[in-house]
Amino acid sequence: MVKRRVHVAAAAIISADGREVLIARRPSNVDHGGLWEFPGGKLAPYETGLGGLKRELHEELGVEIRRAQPLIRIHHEYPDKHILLDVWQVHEFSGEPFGREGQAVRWVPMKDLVNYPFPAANLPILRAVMLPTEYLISGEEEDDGQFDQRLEHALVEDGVRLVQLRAKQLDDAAYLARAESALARCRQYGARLLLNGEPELLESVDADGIHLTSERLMQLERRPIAEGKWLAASTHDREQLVQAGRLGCDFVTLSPLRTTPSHPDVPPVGWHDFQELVERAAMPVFALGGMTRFDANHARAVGAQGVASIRDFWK
Ligand SMILES: Nc1nc2c([nH]c(=O)n2[C@@H]2O[C@H](COP(=O)(O)OP(=O)(O)OP(=O)(O)O)[C@@H](O)[C@H]2O)c(=O)[nH]1
Ligand SMILES: [Mg+2]
Repeated sequence: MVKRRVHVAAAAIISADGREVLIARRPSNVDHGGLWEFPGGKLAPYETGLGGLKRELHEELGVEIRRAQPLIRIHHEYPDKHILLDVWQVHEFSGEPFGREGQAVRWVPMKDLVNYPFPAANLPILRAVMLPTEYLISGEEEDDGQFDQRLEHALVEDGVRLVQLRAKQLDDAAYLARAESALARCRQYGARLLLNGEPELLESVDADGIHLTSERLMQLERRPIAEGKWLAASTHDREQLVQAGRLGCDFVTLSPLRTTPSHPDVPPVGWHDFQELVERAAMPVFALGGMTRFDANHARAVGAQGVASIRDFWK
């Protein structure tokens, strides 16, 4: 049987305060009936993603999109069809959304999304909705005082909300001590902290997750931490992206986008190949390697979650 290919546009509509997202319940008599979804629907052959989405949101919710940005594209195999979900984050709209087709519609705090049953294809979308566009990787060289200052600056001045503690030069005890203090500071500002290293680190410090090196990623056979924690990994090619999908990584970095002073001999991936790799990835992907926050819009336009950077957020 040749599977049908279905191209669907869907919207993660974000509340004005940025804390809630709008979801709708699919009527019981349709495909995936009774499950929750991001409003949207099938594109007509002549429609673009955003054009079709505008029509769908008008039909289903009675709202007009004012400002939207690509969030994530997911290819998923259902038993009867191959589906491409082209998901947009809608930041501004006019009209008061209501279920024009009789469907239940609800604003839900981001952290509660995991309590709603969605179709199988939606897991990466939930992750993408919950993640920011910037991922700060901490710098290495500083003493504790300098480190605190820089982290504070990134959290307060740059509004960073996702941090990876990377400090290869510290021994285990010093790393854990720094992790404790970084965690306290991140909590203070509602930011998440991932530890770069072995999954067992979470037994000592109750951080939000682990970031695996690509080498460690390739050695593991199953997801090493519970679903409640974030699992991230560094990747550089298709094989590593596939392995990250197999392990159920919640998101990854893909690098180096550009040549960087820290890795002058590693050939860059470049935007063209990056876009191709990201299109088939099963989770949100941050572009890494010579990125600044000014690259975030372009990164989003080619399918990334956003940018990861050491230097740009670490001053
Ligand atoms: N809108 C939407 N569809 C999703 C999501 N996740 C997911 O797997 N799908 C699947 O994508 C397809 C979307 O079709 P739809 O039923 O919304 O299409 P539509 O609004 O054009 O309705 P119609 O075909 O009855 O006119 C369905 O098979 C649905 O189960 C999601 O989050 N939002
Ligand atoms: Mg629909």
